[in-house]
Amino acid sequence: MGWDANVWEDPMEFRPERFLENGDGDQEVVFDLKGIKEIKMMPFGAGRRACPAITIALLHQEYFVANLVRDFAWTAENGGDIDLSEKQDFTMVMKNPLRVHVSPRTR
Ligand code: HEM
Repeated sequence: MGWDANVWEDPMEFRPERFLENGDGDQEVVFDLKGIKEIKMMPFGAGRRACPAITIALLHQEYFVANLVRDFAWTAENGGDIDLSEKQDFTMVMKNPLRVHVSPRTR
């Protein structure tokens, strides 16, 4: 699925910006990351040959995020308060996706 040109435009090209929102400031999400409308990506596969290490891989990702929180200072992009408004999606999500400024913590 990840390499299928019927699913992805130029599937073999490394283009992380395909996952970004529109650059024009509105919050329209170009890529349906949560698979609400369709599923285009299954990072760990599915079924009998799905990744048997999904649990350890997700645990490592939590560890990775925890390290980012520990080592960097996170502030709202515009310096103001963080808008914690929610909206119901497949799960409860932030109404306005979080955009932050990240800088190394001084210890
Ligand atoms: C973020 C990390 C990882 C991702 C995204 C990932 C993803 C995948 C995917 C897509 C498959 C193929 C599933 C399919 O054919 O349907 C796979 C298979 C597999 N993965 Fe992972 N994996 C990750 C980490 C790991 C780790 C850490 C290990 C080992 C410690 C591991 C061991 C395996 C093994 C042994 C298979 C083959 C399973 C089989 O063919 O029966 N993976 N993984």
